[in-house]
Amino acid sequence: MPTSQSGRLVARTIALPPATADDLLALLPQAADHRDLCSWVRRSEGLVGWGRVADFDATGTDRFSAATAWWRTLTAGAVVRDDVRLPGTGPIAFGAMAYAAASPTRSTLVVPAVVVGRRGDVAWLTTVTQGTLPAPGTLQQPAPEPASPGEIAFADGARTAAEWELAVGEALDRIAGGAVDKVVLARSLIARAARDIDPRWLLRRLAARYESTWVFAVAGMVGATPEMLVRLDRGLATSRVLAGTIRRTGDDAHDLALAGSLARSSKDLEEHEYAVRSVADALGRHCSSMSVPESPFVLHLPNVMHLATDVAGAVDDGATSLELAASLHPSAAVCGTPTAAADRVIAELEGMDRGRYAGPVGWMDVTGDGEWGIALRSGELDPADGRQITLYAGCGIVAGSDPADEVAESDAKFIPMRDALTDR
Ligand SMILES: C=C(O[C@@H]1C=C(C(=O)O)C=C[C@H]1O)C(=O)O
Repeated sequence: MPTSQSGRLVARTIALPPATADDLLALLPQAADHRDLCSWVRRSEGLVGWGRVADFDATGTDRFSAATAWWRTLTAGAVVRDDVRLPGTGPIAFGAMAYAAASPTRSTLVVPAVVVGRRGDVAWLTTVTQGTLPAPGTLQQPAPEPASPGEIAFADGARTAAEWELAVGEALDRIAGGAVDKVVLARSLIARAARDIDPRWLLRRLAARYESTWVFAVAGMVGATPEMLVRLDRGLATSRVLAGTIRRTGDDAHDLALAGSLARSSKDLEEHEYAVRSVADALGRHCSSMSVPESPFVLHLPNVMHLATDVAGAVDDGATSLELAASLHPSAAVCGTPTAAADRVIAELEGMDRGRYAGPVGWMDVTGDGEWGIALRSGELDPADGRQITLYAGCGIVAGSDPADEVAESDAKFIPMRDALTDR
């Protein structure tokens, strides 16, 4: 249901000298409400936004279609003066969708009052109001530096590591019994800081270390995801599928050997193939032609390496990026195979609500172009307590998975957010 919407949306986009948007994250101002800061940044490109002109939230099976319908209605009557005309210019909505249809967590779309974007050598500033045409905005630089949240105490979330290891063992029994071929189980960690956690502190630190990820913040969901569920750019849809993981050791020569063994591991290749199939099948329903590489490459991140496949397709049914994300979610990279059975095992064994973890997170413009990643390597800031954040990490389980190894893999997936929070 719409939580705020009055008057027609009026937006104005002007070109900026590219140098003024070299460091997008540095432009984010200090916000009275941290949930008003939005980010979708990779290297020096992407979008940051602040202020809130309109927002929408929903729960349930219809959350994607309700969000799409709200955005269509809101933008149908919009007055847009756009000097730049690229994907991401004009008014945009950032969004973070709940993983599960049954989740009580609200999926959220936010239309910021100010957005700064950069794509290649082109930078822009969009100002949005409801009512009168805004004067072209100006950037206030530099924004005050974010402060450290101070000492952090970590506590177990829904399960201790030992309990979660048992749950992985139970998942292996379900696989052996034929209930599922693959299931992705997640666990949570609660971090409590001495002071309020400023998302800008996390975003900057994530971006500095994880430069091949998309560093995001939407309504309190913050992280650095390496996985692009779907990007729609003028009819071309692309998706980066990840599944199959090995931890890095820090020794480059050894890591290279590990990358080779990952690329040959039949367990990881099987786990990966399920994820690629689920994405290719779902995307294929919207596309006239598809490109699905036969074998994956190895994506190197500072904490882990993943098997990765970039899938592409030409969309021929007019679907928006959010509608494509709805079709692709949940992929076997975060759910399992077959989907419905894996989701039942997840609901039974995880003992928690995933909230917006592992759901689509990203942005969309008035044409429907946009980018939706999977909210991984992330955490949800507690809306009622600015000093608390819940972190999530999950692992794909297939026949042959080792529960103790999966605990270690989930620990490795917590590293980006743990390190971003602490002063290390
Ligand atoms: C579920 C997560 O990651 C997913 C699971 C992976 C795996 O099991 O190998 C790899 C990448 C992601 O698709 C997570 O980071 O929480």
